[in-house]
Amino acid sequence: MHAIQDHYPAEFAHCYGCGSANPHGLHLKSFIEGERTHARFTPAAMYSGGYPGNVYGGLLASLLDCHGTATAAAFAYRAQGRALGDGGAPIRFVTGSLKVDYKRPTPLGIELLIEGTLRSLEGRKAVIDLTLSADGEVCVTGEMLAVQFVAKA
Ligand SMILES: CCCCCCCCCCCC(=O)SCCNC(=O)CCNC(=O)[C@H](O)C(C)(C)COP(=O)(O)OP(=O)(O)OC[C@H]1O[C@@H](n2cnc3c(N)ncnc32)[C@H](O)[C@@H]1OP(=O)(O)O
Repeated sequence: MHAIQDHYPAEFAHCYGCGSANPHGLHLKSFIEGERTHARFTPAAMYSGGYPGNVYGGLLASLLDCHGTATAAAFAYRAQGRALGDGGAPIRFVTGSLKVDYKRPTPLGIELLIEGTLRSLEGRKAVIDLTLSADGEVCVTGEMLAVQFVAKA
């Protein structure tokens, strides 16, 4: 199964968080299933936060960042009745704003589940609700305004 990011054009595949062409990146892969999107990521020990055994908050924000824009793109394709990677003009979103709430420490060394749902899609703006869970417990929530990218002439 192809991830949403697998359909990004090659020239935009350099994102640190999810670009397949960035050898130093996180290579996050997001999938759409029904009314939600999901991605999984297991942070290595190098992503330690300020106290032992927990994940660095900046990494967690990065995971929400990339998963949120992928979620926005996937739902925008759906709203237009299009399939991801259909060969037409790509629909891509960038982050306009991202609010992150850290609800509890996120443990290192286990697989994290990042999920997204579409709250609204109006014009170029998509509002995405995000959660990041470890072992079934929500550790982080996020709210993103993603803005559809339009190439300037
Ligand atoms: C091909 C790429 C592939 C991209 C491939 C995807 C790679 C994965 C991306 C990973 C996620 C990232 O890290 S993305 C990187 C981090 N983000 C960025 O660098 C984005 C930097 N900002 C920008 O480029 C710009 O500000 C934009 C594109 C967000 C918006 O600029 P614009 O295109 O001139 O549009 P603008 O008229 O200003 O805004 C459109 C509408 O959104 C609203 N809006 C804009 N920003 C905000 C905001 N922060 N908070 C509230 N509302 C906002 C405006 O009020 C307006 O509403 P209304 O008047 O219409 O109601």
